[in-house]
Amino acid sequence: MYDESLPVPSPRDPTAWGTVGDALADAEHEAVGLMLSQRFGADTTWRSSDAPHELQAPRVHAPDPLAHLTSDVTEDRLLHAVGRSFTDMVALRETGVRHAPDLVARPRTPDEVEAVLGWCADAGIACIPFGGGTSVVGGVTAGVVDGPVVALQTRAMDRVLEVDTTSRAALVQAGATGPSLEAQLRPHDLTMRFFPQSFEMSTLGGWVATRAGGHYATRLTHIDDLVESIDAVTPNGRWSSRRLPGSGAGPSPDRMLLGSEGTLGVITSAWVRLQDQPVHRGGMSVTFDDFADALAALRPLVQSGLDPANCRVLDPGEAYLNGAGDGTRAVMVVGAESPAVPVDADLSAMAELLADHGGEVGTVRIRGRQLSTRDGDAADAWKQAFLRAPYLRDALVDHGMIIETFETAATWDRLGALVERVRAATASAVEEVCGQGIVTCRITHAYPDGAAPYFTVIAPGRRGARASQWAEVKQAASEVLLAEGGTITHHHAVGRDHRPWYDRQRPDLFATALGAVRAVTDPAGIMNPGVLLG
Ligand SMILES: Cc1cc2nc3c(=O)[nH]c(=O)nc-3n(C[C@H](O)[C@H](O)[C@H](O)COP(=O)(O)OP(=O)(O)OC[C@H]3O[C@@H](n4cnc5c(N)ncnc54)[C@H](O)[C@@H]3O)c2cc1C
Repeated sequence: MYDESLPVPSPRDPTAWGTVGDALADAEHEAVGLMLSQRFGADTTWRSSDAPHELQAPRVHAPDPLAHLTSDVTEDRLLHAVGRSFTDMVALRETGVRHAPDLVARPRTPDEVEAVLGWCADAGIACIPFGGGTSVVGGVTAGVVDGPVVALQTRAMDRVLEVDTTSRAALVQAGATGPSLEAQLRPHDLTMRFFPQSFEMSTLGGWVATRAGGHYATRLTHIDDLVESIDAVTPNGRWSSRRLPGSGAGPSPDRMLLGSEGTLGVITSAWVRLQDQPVHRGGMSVTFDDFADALAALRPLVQSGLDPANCRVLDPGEAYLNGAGDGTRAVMVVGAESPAVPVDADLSAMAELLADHGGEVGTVRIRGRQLSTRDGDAADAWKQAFLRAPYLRDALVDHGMIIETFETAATWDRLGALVERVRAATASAVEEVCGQGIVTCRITHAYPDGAAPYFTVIAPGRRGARASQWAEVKQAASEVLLAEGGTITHHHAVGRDHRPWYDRQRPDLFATALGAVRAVTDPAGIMNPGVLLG
């Protein structure tokens, strides 16, 4: 687990999640295997962590002036070959990786970024901007690109360059990971308060490029809300916007880069909005007979103006998997926090509202003080499980499981039907493709006009066939999700994996306009080919 005293997590296993020391211990690993074989009655004891990687030899060499910024070391290239989707993990830990970037470039300044992009454009080499490499949608996959590839790794630019305590904003370089940037803000008693589950490894540039969503389910959920201005280097020059708290001056240059997924240029830094560290905190867990009841209570809560700081709803299966329930009831985890005023009254009002809508209110905690008690503390259990989940996922991959998530968002009028139809279609595909498995759902983000359901699939896979098995399940789920009026992604981005559905979701004229912008910023078409466009 992330240690706050570490500025940058290290060392990293190129084929696993996070830091080596935080991987599951052997005994935990065995216990997971036993639990899986009991649950699924399948042979889940085989280990898959000795994948035969045979990387193609580098096809290009950097010119002398850039040689000191580039690496063709095999482990380095492997670390930059794929992201961290389930399919990537299977390649890294079972079937092996064949195609990696020919070179990894580590520019330290915008000038050096410009030099790398200039060389790539002149030589016709594709460039994939690479932050933490935690993409779960094929956003950094080198093997699908024709011809030579340079992965442009941004982690050498990881400083908080300036803090404006008056406006409460900071200029942060794109390669700063979550722990690194929060550690640099802490002396100022300020926080960005943006905690995606991949916080430990992902970077500010990656968050901006993918329009990432944080752990907080309400208020400022997306990185979009936290960006004041952006600096980027494109193959055709610099793109720097003006720092403003808001502006009505035409279409926003920042909005164009938010979600650009490395296709327009390399984001090198951004001014981001900060907040005071919260002093007053509280939380509670509330249980409901079933998920539909919990959703019916969530809507009035987020439309009430009570403004919870967090609010996640777990279906019974999800609650059980995360140690927040016994698998018979749905659980809502609600948080309140403020840097200035006590949250007791707000929490009490929220508890009353949820009880009026059929919720059974459990433990209510105010800054560690317990106001009322019931068995256990689902909120704490859920948070711990949330942070530990990526490490656990590696163990499930090793034990031969298919383990993957997908997410969407929809307005309240269609949300209930969407959840049930997507769940049913996914469960039926899982049964057909894998014979058995479980499909769970939680609500990760909630808005006055809708919410974001997030599905998890766990099923025993067939040795050597898990990637194609998952592709079949994902295809079935995505078709229903789009037909039911959802988005193909609420915060995981488009990458290469979501292209078939993204292309149908966006207006055709918008796709043409985006292509025209790209033709200006990147005339040679070298930036992350196959993502969003082309
Ligand atoms: C276990 C796990 C948990 C996750 N949890 C969340 C979550 O809670 N919320 C969420 O939103 N996502 C989550 N993700 C997905 C992923 O972490 C996000 O998409 C994240 O924003 C990617 O950041 P990164 O630095 O790792 O970017 P990368 O994976 O390196 O790159 C992602 C995309 O952005 C581009 N890019 C990266 N840096 C730059 C740059 N400086 N300039 C231009 N383009 C750039 C890349 O080319 C690529 O297209 C999770 C992933 C995993 C594996």
